[in-house]
Parts: sequence; C-alpha cells; structure tokens
Amino acid sequence: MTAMTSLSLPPRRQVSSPSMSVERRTSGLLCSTSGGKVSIGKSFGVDIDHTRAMAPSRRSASAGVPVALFSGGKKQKFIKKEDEPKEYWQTADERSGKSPLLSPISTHLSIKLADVPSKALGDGSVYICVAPRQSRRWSPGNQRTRSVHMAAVDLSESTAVAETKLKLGSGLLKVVGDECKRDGGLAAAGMVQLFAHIQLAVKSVSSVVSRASLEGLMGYYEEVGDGGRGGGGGGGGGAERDKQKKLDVVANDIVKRVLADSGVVAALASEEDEEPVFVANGGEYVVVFDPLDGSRNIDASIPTGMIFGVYARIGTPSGSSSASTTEWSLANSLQPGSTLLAGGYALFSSATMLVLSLGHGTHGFTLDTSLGEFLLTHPNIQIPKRGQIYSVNDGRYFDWPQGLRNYIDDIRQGKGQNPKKYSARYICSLVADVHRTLLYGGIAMNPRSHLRLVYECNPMGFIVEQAGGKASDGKRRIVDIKPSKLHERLPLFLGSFDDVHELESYGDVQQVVNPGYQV
Ligand SMILES: O=P(O)(O)OC[C@H]1O[C@](O)(COP(=O)(O)O)[C@@H](O)[C@@H]1O
Repeated sequence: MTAMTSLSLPPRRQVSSPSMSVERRTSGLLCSTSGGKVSIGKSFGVDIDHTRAMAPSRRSASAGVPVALFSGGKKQKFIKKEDEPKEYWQTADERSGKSPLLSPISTHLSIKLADVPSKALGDGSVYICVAPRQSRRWSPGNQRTRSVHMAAVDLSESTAVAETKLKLGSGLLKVVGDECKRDGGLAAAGMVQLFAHIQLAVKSVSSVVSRASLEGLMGYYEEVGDGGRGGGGGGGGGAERDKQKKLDVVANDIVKRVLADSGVVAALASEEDEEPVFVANGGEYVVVFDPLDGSRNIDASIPTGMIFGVYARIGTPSGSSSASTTEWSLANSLQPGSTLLAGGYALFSSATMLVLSLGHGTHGFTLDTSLGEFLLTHPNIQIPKRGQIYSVNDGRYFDWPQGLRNYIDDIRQGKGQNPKKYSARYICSLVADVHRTLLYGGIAMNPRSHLRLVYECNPMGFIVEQAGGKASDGKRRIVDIKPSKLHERLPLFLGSFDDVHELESYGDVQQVVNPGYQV
C-alpha cells in the first residue's frame, strides 16, 4: 500500500501526494490517483461539496449520496467521538466541543490516511472521508456518537474491482440484467430493453422538472376544469387541487412516447389518462405509471417523483378495433400488485434517484449527472424493522377515525410499542415520503381513499415489501387487492414492518370522511 501518506485539502486548487491528487473544483472535490487506476468523484459520483451543500444532515447525506460508512475495518454507522481522528474536526471550538460544526468542509478538510484504522487498510484500500459528521451536536462529557462518512477505493486493484467493492460503479442496466438472470422465468433481454427506456424517460422528466421555472412550465395546464385528468374526482380530492399542472402533461407525454418506443410494451396505463393505451401486439409488458407524483409541489421546487409498475401481458386482444384493444389493455392493467414483474419510482430531488425491484430486493441508483448514468448507490435496501418517524397530513386529524387518532397520539407520546416519541415528517409528495421512510424507517400514510391502487399503492407497496417492510390499506395487504377499476383509490399505510403491523392493531384507521380538500 503506497498511499499511506497524509492527504490534506487546503482551500487551494490542487494538492497532490505521490499516488493521489485531489482537485478542488467549484462543484466539489475530485480525487484521483495519479496512476490513473482509480478515481473518486467523477467515476463514482462522490462529490464532497455536493454532499455537504445538498445534504444538511447525516441522514440526508446517506439518502442521496453514495457514501459508505466504515470504521475499524467493519461497516458500521457511527464511530465514537473519541475514536475520530481530530482532523475530522473543523475548528478549535468544534474540537473542544463548544460549537457544532459550522464551517464549510471544503476549506478545512484534512485527512490523514495514517489515522484510518489499520484493519481497514489491510486489503489495500484507501479510505477517504467524504462527509465528516456535521449533523449531531456534541458537548464535552456528552458521549453521543458522531458519524463519519467515508468512501473506500482499492488502489491495488483494477478500477472494475474497486467499483464492485464500492458498489458505486454498477450501472442500472447491468443490475437489471443480473437480476433477470436470477429468475429464469423472466425474458432478460426484453426487461433490460424496457429499463433502458424507463431510465431514459426518468432522465428526460428529471431534466424538464429541473428546468421548469426557466422554461415557463410552472402552473396549471388549463385555468379551468381538470384538464382531462384521468383519475379526477372519485372522492379523492377537490376539483381545484386535481387540476393538471403543465408538467403533468409534459411528463405524461414524455413517458408514453419513450416507453411506446421501446418495442417491448404492449399497453400503457397512465394516472393522467382516462383509459389505457394499446401500444403493440408483440410487446411483452404492460406498464402502469404516474408520470409526475406530487406535481402540486412543483411551483415551490419541492421534491417530486415518478412511479411505475411492470406486468407481463396476458393473452391477446380479441380483435383489432380500438374498443377491443382498449378493453384488453384495461384488463391487463388491472392485475394485482402481487403479480408485478418489476416496480419502482424515481425521485426528483437534490439528487435524481431511481429505486427499483425485480422481485429480488430493492435497489437504489443515483443519477451521476456528469456521466448521465444511473449508478448503483443503494444496493439491497433494507427498511429498518421499526422507525421513529410518522408521515401523514395531520391537518385532517379531526376527519380521522378514533383508531387512527389513538395510534398517532400514542406514537407521538412514546406510548406505543416503541417507547420513543415519534417525529413527524410530511412532504406531501408520495415518492419523497416513501423514499425517506424506506431509508430511515417509520410509517408513511395517506389514510383517506386518495392514492391510486394501480399507479401508486401497488408499485410502492411492492418496493417496500421487497425492502422488508409492509404495505397495507389498514386492513389488507396492498398487493393482494385486485383492482376493480383503473383509477381506484385507497388508503395507504406503508413502512417499517413493525410500525405498520402496530398501526393495523388499532383497527379503525381508514379515514372515511373524505371531503374535497382544497390544498
Ligand atoms: O392531500 P393529501 O391527502 O395529503 O395527499 C397528498 C398525496 O397526494 C399526492 O400528491 C398524489 O395526489 P395526486 O395523485 O392527485 O397527484 C401524493 O404525492 C401525496 O402523498
């Protein structure tokens, strides 16, 4: 191991050690070996300034940034403050514990590789601290643990090996292909082809979403009426709040065109359309999707998402008329979630993420914008068995049934099965609320019949179950429910297995009073 020298990153443009250079760029820090074998930053998408700027807490950092946590050679969440090399502290006050970490990392970061526990270096890896703790306050005498985020690179092996070790180098299509091979029944080529188009649709919508205010795409598509929104009404919401946004229309158009172009889709059903669309007789798959979830958040640049589910086609249309192909597409779109071949969502937030499952666990990919590729950053996501966060629009508290009120009252006060008091987090964007729940645990819910079984509840329930969690309508397992109509709406409760199980034990949790809320 030749790179056991200290590596410090003063606020200068470039520093080098014999085998590694670190460049400070406006967008972050780019670390690479001078031998050109391995680089961190560009190839792996680790961007230190980005981590810090976009992720004000350790939790956010781990939600959106490809970092691995190591200490003493073992993967673990925290190291004790006293185990932490003092170089990770930023100022004298922070070192003495007088103040929390405030100053920007990039101007102070100093890493001594020699300080990294020797066990961790045994395999020739260099560990680079990409996000020294910054989320927890520490005071003298307070023994609370603090987190250190580190990325590891093996300088003694090829880039490919290092990438595998980091699990950051695997592109989405490779993972989809590998997942298909695990299941002999799946037509791997078709599924890879489909995901090539799904990820293209996601990237396209992500780009449009991020540029919406620059391109005049904020606001409603039509000032009056619901703009033809497929699922409008149905007891789910007020007419005003169900109106289509311009971006709903644009995103819907993008997804339909890109997926229809894949050559492997037989029918598409969009949350934005009244009826499914028949695409082609030869297609293997039926795709259901919500092109832009949480779109009412768009004008405030709050996270939004996309949700999709993939089914195998069943049979063939009875004729070629529009009526018979539509009828066939409808029947194919009404399959229960338990038969999903794949499902997932995209999150448009500080990072664009694509989280998917093909029935062998749930995996998260982050869009490396410098490469234009989704890289595997969250392999095999496991939702904590129990969490400490609940997510619900509790402005509706007085419309809730007693069972749900009791449940929320109990967990807020630490009187539930978990003696800890729960905190509330609600973004009002299903994808974002579920994504956080998936990573941190807890329970996310919409207790009224608002979310669509076909487009929202089933794919999200599938993803959560594949991560070891539970998804329910308060009484039944979501993916077991056979949809009776395309835009059927249900209450949805999902998250950590124990939390959802506990909620169900309160019995009366579905909100039946469901007036047309205006916001
Ligand atoms: O108004 P509520 O009941 O809090 O509903 C919010 C939920 O509605 C959604 O915006 C979806 O609603 P739409 O399907 O009408 O877009 C979710 O993203 C969010 O979780």
